[in-house]
Amino acid sequence: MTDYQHKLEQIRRDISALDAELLELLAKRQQFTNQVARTKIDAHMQVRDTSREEQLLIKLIKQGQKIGLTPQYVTQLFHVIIEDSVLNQQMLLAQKANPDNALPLNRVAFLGDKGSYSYLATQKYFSRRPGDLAEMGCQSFDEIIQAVETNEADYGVLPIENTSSGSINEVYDLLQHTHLSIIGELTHPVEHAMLVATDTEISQLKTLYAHPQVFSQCSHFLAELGNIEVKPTDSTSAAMLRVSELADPQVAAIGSAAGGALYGLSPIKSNLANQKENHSRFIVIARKAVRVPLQIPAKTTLVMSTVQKPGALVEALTVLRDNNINMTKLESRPINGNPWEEMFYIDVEGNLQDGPMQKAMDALRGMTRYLKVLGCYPTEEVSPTRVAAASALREG
Ligand SMILES: O=C(O)C(=O)C[C@]1(C(=O)O)C=C[C@@H](O)C=C1
Repeated sequence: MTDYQHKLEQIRRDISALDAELLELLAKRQQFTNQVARTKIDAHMQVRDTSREEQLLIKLIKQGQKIGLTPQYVTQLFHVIIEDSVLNQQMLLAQKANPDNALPLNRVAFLGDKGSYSYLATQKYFSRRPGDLAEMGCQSFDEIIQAVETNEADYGVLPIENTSSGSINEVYDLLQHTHLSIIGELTHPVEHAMLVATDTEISQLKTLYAHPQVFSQCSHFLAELGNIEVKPTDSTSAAMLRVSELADPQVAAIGSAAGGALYGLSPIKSNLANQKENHSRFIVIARKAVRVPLQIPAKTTLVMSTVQKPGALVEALTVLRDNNINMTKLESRPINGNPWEEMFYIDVEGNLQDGPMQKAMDALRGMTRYLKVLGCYPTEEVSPTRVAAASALREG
């Protein structure tokens, strides 16, 4: 070993020791924030306290600057730490309100196989929850719903919308006819990469495997590629499996780098999607609805059809405004057998147990032809406190 190699090894040992200490400290922080959660349960306080987050960040940014850490770095780091803290606390409160949900084994149905985006979303959602995970890959959305309805699975994970390709109509249509409830949601980044099984370069590729939706989301990149044959597969995971079996320097799959790693594939080019911010929103369904404690942010999804008269939808939406309820999504779908009539799917920020929501639901029941609550569930999005960096810098 040369002197340089010896020195490098020594420094790397020191870095690894520090990283291990950092992890210990983060785990300790998590224990404290879990104590905070228990105190908040007893005191009936909201989990999120953005003014505390702001104070904390301002102080940390100043402290960081004194020891050579940039405000951007400190802010980014603590956004991740605080997001994790908020989500863990929310989960503790939700578990406390729904003790029967703490299963030793969560049987979860999702689309595709290991490595699909639905698989990664499933892993992410259940990683925070107690109990082991039994994965049930399914071939269709209908199969997922049936698995949960017939008690073959406890939960189903369904994609409902994507920032590039919009709403997934088939899922909306299935939700109309099921008695299952939405009990959770999550947003997962869909980061398409070119994945290969052997050492190769883009210029050598002749065949590309991917799901048709992926091809459409990456159409700009594919148009520039030129002479490559694109072969559609049933799922992203099927494309990955095919490429790993062929182990050919002339073939590649498009999918996530994390999913590809499960098939021994490596990314040779990333960020292939037309839109930089390519995210999918997933819902989690179960046979039994959950109760969301008032201390955590909730969303409610409704489906309704209005009476056939001018302005009926506007009147229904006015009820939400009058009760100060924010609507985050409105989607309409045709009603099977009733041409030109629509079913409206509405997501609102609000908890079914809350006064304004109850008032709004009573009013809506009186003015709609059909109204069903698809679910009231904890919101998993934690918007970061952004003002801190700017004000910390201003204060110097
Ligand atoms: O101090 C609190 O109240 C916490 O819940 C802890 C914490 C944090 O992780 O620092 C998390 C969420 C709150 O929004 C503020 C701060």
